[in-house]
Amino acid sequence: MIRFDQVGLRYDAGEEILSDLDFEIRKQSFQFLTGPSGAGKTSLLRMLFLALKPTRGSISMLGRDVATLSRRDLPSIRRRIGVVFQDFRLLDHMTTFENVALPLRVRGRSEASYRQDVVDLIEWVGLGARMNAYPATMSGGEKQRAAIARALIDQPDILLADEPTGNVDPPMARRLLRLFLELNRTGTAVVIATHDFGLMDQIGARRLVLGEGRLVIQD
Ligand SMILES: Nc1ncnc2c1ncn2[C@@H]1O[C@H](COP(=O)(O)OP(=O)(O)OP(=O)(O)O)[C@@H](O)[C@H]1O
Repeated sequence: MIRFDQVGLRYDAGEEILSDLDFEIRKQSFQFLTGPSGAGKTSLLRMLFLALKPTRGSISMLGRDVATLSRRDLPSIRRRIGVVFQDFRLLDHMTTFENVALPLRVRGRSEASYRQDVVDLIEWVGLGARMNAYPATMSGGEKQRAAIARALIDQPDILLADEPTGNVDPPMARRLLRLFLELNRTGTAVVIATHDFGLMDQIGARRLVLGEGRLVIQD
């Protein structure tokens, strides 16, 4: 569903920070993206989310060559990609329910049409009791789960998560991992960027390992 061919990335006139990336994210697959700090995980995630174009090579996303996409094409493709950012990006003046419902609201859906789906998803991530809480009153793990629910509400084909266990203790990290595995079982491809070897060692998933600008795949 996503294919990188000989992709390179440089910022401005600098050196390439990523070179010769050749890999595929398959439908319904599960993988970790890892590598030392500064190796380019966030940059690679930004290319996967179409927030950054490669400076060399090509990316094909859901059957389309990214280089040929116009601005108008982006929203419909992005809607099929859920993203959980490192810093959550929840809106402070909105409750959990409102934050999770936001992607549907901005698409013009009426609250009556999505209310139950939003409630069900918030319960599924274990935040039923925090439905009407504001981010300022929530713990890191709760905010993390609200951000995950928001990324999932539009039923994306692929979920990208940047250090989703960076702000939580080990039991919560295990709980989040179970959530991602469960999501994957229901058909969503999952890419988790992480430094956390404890997390990766819990399951034998594919690893995309970045280092010195190159990608090595451990199947
Ligand atoms: N907007 C930018 N302009 C110039 N250089 C950048 C920009 N964003 C990132 N870089 C550089 O690209 C390299 C990779 O950064 P990136 O944030 O992708 O790494 P990372 O693996 O996600 O790091 P970390 O694990 O510390 O978050 C770094 O050398 C960084 O300084």
